[in-house]
Amino acid sequence: MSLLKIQHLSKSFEDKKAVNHISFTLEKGEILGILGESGSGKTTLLHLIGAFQEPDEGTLLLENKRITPPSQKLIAGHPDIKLVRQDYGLFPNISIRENIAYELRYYEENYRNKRVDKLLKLSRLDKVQSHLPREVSGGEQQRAVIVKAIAEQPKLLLLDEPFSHLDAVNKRKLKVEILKLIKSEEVSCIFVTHDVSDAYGMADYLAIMRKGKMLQVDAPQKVYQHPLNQYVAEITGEVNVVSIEWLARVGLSNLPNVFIRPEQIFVAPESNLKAGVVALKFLGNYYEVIISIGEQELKMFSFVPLKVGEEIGVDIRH
Ligand SMILES: Nc1ncnc2c1ncn2[C@@H]1O[C@H](COP(=O)(O)OP(=O)(O)OP(=O)(O)O)[C@@H](O)[C@H]1O
Repeated sequence: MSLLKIQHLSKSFEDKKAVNHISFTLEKGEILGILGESGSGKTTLLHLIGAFQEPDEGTLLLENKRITPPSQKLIAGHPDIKLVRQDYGLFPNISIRENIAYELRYYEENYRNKRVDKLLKLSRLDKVQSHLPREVSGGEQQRAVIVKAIAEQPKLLLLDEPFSHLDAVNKRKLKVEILKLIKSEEVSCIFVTHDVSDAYGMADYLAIMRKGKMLQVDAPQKVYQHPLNQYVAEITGEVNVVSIEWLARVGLSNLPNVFIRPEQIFVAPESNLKAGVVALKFLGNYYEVIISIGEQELKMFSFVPLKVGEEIGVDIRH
């Protein structure tokens, strides 16, 4: 039995389809990352799943039971689904510990204290538990927000842009921490982002959304290596888009598609495929190199500097 089953879900605002006939399933313990540019319908989709917005059509099942839409109950939301919104914050005048304990206020004190201790330890917030939110780092605040959301052991956690206000270093750390938390608490999770690097290393499955539609859902590696179309290829990473005719002309018809990632191209002095070095950019631990093969320019990466103007042999791996 799937944890979440969504079928033909749609939602329009006036004449605009924010979510357009979306269907997918999520199994227990899985993490789904939804990637899409601003306005693609990601937040609307999360709000529909969490029963905060009313779908126009479609079915939403959590463990085979219908998720009741907000129009049919007093309070919007679902007891087993927690949504962490982009602006979801902490109470500013109580400690991190009290913020987490608040979520468990209706539980017996002994259980509450034990659970808060466990969560603080799991999230490595135990050292700052007596601090006010403004006295801890942005990463710690965000961790506390997520701990609050999983305190009551929801079946499904929905995160709206969980990393958007963190720098690259803190983002990397937070991803590891969240992953640990989610996996050890066995909660399933759907998070949305407009930055593919947020999804890699975190999502078991990656869904690409555009104009309300889900274009492709698969393991991140599969989406990256076999993008359905140019849009998916470009939003999931750097890519050279060539034509089938060009592939045939240079003897590369064996490649699976017309999307060539820069790291597929490598220097091979013995190769018959010759390229001219057009430009070189130093990017820290590697160089970004523009080469031309005939009239086709391609981007590749190199760990050693190449000379602009030199001719090199190259090969392209599958
Ligand atoms: N309450 C609303 N009323 C009218 N239009 C809305 C409403 N909510 C969303 N929309 C529209 O629906 C479309 C999808 O919006 P949504 O916020 O779901 O996209 P998103 O992918 O989450 O964008 P972002 O990354 O900027 O948050 C947008 O065109 C938006 O303007």
